[in-house]
Amino acid sequence: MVTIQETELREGILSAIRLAKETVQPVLVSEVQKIADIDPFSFFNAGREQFLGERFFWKDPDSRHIIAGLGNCRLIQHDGVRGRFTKTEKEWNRFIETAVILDEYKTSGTGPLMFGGFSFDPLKEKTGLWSKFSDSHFHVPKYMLTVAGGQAYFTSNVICTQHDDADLYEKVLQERQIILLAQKQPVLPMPALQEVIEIAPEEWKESVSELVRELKDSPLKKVVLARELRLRFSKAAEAESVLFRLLKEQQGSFIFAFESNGDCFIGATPERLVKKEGNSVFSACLAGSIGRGADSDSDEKLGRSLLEDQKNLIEHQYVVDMIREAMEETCDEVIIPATPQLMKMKYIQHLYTPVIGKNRRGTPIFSLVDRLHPTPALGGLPKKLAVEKIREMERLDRGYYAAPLGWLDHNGNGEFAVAIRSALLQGEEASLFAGCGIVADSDADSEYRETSIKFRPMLNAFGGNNL
Ligand SMILES: C=C(O[C@@H]1C=C(C(=O)O)C=C[C@H]1O)C(=O)O
Ligand SMILES: [Mg+2]
Repeated sequence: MVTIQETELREGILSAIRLAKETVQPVLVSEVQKIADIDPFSFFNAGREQFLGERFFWKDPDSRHIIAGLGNCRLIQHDGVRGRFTKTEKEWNRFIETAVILDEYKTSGTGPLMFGGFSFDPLKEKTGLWSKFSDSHFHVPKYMLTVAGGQAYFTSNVICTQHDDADLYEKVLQERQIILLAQKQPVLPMPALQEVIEIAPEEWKESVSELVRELKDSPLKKVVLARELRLRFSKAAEAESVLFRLLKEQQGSFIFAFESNGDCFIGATPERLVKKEGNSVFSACLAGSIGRGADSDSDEKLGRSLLEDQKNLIEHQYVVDMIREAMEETCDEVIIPATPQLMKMKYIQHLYTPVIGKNRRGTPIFSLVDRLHPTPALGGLPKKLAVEKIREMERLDRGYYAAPLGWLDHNGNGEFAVAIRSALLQGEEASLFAGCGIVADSDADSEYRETSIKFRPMLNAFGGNNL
């Protein structure tokens, strides 16, 4: 059993209610407590009954932060393109400005925190597929479990209004007790996968060939084109069944699930967009791909050939150059190795160059997200022309695929991944997405095969066979 000791929560709530009455504004109380280890997946899973549709899960590749959130105490969302990063940031800052924070540990990823992201391209015509997600969409959870540095922390976020009284404290205690005592739930098996529909594969290859012709004589150097698989199950699939498999099979990835209004965006991406911890900023260049070998010899051979392949090195270098430029605008020191290394995932290996910077004082993570997104790994080069090309050429409504997804805490620390190797789960159906960087030297058939490999992690997690 997990128990939470003595609490200052009651006092915090009473003072927040007084402040709410004075200011006629809701006031957040956030309390952080250390607790005995709870498994974050079980916490997410046990939250199904009370909080289905209002949950999120996050794990980075090194498990430095595993965060699971239940319930929404505040939704911060904006539609449209104009200033969505700054609008979100301002609203968040206003929200936490008056917050009463009871936290003696001051660990990043605990206390007031919002989880969510930004759609890939708010100017792309919408199809309805992503109707449950706004162009900028963040949740502040009611209850949150954070495992950081191997220690578990439990955050309770309570909104106090001018109409509340001391009863609110009792209500929170009761609700919290139910959550913490919730029994481990069995993970249901995935329902049978009845159909896998490849959306317009021939047209996709034609688009690639057309684009390649264009790239040979154009200021455009690289454009990432993506495609979609639509899956149909025998009955509604549960996010935790998919999440369970991803946690087992994709340990070296960022693993995320983000529920909104009945749908769930879920995935296992190897790609960091940006992480900020104090003054340190981390990003990653990931582009250039090849499959894994059947044995270690052939795998090494494939890896070596990727490290020497001109087409892939060029595809990669575009990303390095752009990220360097964006980082240098906001960082005093930027360290980037001269040559890429290999990042090996279960089904694929990539060219990878890590990036570290010392943040110039006061640059918030959203300015970095704004500058970096989309990098040429997901958009292309030059950025604006490439995004316009994607908007014009791609049949897909990317929504949150390939977009920044992650968290920001009240001290300005946070991390955003690039949400690739991902799927939108909608009850009995799901859409999977995969794309690849098209350069002047690309070949439509081999790019097609590359996307097929990139579907595999999610297809497997959904119980499908390989294409
Ligand atoms: C676009 C995707 O992956 C991106 C494209 C890559 C490539 O073309 O080599 C490699 C890694 C990712 O940055 C995807 O997985 O959907
Ligand atoms: Mg590629």
